[in-house]
Amino acid sequence: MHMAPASVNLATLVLDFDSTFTKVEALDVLAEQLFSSDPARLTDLKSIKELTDLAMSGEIGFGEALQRRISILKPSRADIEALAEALKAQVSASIARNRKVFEENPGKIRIISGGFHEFIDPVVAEFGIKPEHVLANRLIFDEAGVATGVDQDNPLSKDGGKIVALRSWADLTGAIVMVGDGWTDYEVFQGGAADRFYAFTENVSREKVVAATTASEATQVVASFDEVLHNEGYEGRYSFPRSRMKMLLLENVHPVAIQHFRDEGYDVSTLKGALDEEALIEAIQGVHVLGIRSKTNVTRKVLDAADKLMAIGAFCIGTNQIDLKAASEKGVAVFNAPYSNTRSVVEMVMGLTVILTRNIYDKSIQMHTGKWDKSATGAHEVRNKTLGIIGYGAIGSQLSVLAEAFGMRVIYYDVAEKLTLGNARRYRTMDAVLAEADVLSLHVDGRAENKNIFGKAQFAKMKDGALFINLSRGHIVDIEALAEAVRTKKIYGAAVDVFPEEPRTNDDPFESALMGLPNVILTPHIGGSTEEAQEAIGEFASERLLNFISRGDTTFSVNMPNVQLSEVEGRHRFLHIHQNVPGVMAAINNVIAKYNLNILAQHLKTNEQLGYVIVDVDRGYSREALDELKAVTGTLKFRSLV
Ligand SMILES: NC(=O)C1=CN([C@@H]2O[C@H](COP(=O)(O)OP(=O)(O)OC[C@H]3O[C@@H](n4cnc5c(N)ncnc54)[C@H](O)[C@@H]3O)[C@@H](O)[C@H]2O)C=CC1
Ligand SMILES: O=C(O)CCC(=O)C(=O)O
Repeated sequence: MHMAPASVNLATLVLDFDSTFTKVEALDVLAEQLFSSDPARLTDLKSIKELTDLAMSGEIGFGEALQRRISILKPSRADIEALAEALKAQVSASIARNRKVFEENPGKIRIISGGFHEFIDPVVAEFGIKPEHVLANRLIFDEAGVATGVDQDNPLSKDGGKIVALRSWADLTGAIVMVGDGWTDYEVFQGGAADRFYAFTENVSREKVVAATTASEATQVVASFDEVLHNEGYEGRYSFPRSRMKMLLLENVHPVAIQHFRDEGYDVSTLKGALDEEALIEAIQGVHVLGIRSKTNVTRKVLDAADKLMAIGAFCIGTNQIDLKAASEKGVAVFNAPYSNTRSVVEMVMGLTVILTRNIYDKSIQMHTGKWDKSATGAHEVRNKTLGIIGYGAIGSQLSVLAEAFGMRVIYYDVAEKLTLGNARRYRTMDAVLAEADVLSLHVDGRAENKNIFGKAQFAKMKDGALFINLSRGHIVDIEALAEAVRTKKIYGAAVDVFPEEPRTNDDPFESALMGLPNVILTPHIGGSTEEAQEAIGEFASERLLNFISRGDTTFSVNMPNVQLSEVEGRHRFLHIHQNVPGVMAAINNVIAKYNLNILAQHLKTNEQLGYVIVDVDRGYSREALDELKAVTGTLKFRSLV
């Protein structure tokens, strides 16, 4: 689509008021104010809304609808004042966040409305719009100060009025751009009074208007005012409109995250299940942020196909499903939620430990078939038993604390140096732990080197009749070897939550060699699946992603150098992600010096693969400077934030 290039000669933006400048239809709000607490007037309330809708979608004449609504409403001057106050709190989100643009461009953004000066003027005055830059109707009041009608001499009181009224502004130079949600706004463009038209759908999307809009080259549907400013070359709140940034969230990510992204104006789409490689390659086109959980594999091929991808959010702990090396090579930042479901996993392991030690699962199955088998044989307390933990990270160490509270003795093995909690004991080899553990629980991460670290040889080294628990990753354990160990009674019971092959959605089938074995509890990867954990993950991961997108903050990123950044206020910020090779920083600084950019703050942080430079500059810079920064050898991603 064409739209105007950035230029010194900015177009005049003419905004509709109801459902565009404000989120609401003013006369509907007035009707609520006057009638909603009076049961006798509820029909009138409904009539007002119906008349508004019919007029806005072009079903009945605008003039007729206006006159009819005023004769039902009959507001007093005080009612109108109260309405104006209410409307001040209902300014559309994307208009409100671009207040500065109004202040910086006096007279360039104006209002045209079939509503009334009496309540529009005070609302838009807060954005520096003068009454002479508002074209609207005027109410006629009787002696008692009650509005009885509409000034019929005003063209806006009649059908097609906006076209006539707009021509009364003799001081306009350059292009005229109409922005609005309603049919009368589209008519301004259709009638030739505006050069371009934006159908504004942030608050309401009207079918007839959207359909007409998509039919012309000079018109466009926009979900926010940011898009209008961006297209028309105005310097808005965002260097790239948020409503054009696509977020794709898979695997039933918690609604709280979806809500946060939508509240910030991003274009969010969701899918319940995971996608296979081929489907993901297709779905990821045009996506800026991808949200997944444990079942979506983000392979190098997927990353190669991702044309716009800036960040991936793993709404879980594990990130082994993402090719982190490939993501880094492309400058794609990856985030996870490292602690939000830790406790849920640990509580489940404790529960499973008790259930397995008492053989409760099999007893329950028997009861469901009518078999009463009251006996203590093979049932034990967990107190004084030894819990062996392999992988003493966030989950393993938290488990160690809870297990000790149950009276268990804890021993562990970890490849890395760890802070030992309570009375737990660190062992130098996994074999040493296997030799003593009554219950063995795996909590290593899913790195590729951990594939099948637990197999026939390891089961052979365990105590006879020990219990085995895996809530880490499926590929860590050789499932056939575990099944055999259970069958031979080497292992007295097992709880397995994760599998080498897991169904992508709840509708796909599950199969495993462990099915039907005694005292074996199988669960569908639900270690972290509590409402508390999912909500906490949604909160945490969405915040990390939003902070990265809006300000470049990489705190807690699993592949980017971690840099904590404040909001971008009153300055521009350049974010430059590059290969960690010599000379990049010098090249960046050469460009900065060449264009005489005034640096307010600068950070550089590197890791093995990547360098991340953040430069805050004051307002003035040219497009050429940005192009040269982008062209620095080794650049993986570059973007500027307002
Ligand atoms: N079942 C479920 O729903 C859930 C499963 N998980 C899985 O649990 C894993 C562990 O989570 P956290 O404790 O938060 O991770 P973490 O990264 O804090 O801890 C993992 C620990 O394992 C150690 N480790 C890695 N390989 C090892 C090996 N071969 N031998 C001994 N130690 C080794 C690491 O040094 C680290 O201390 C996650 O990576 C994830 O795969 C996490 C949450 C929910
Ligand atoms: O619940 C999920 O989607 C995955 C949980 C998990 O395995 C993790 O957090 O690593």
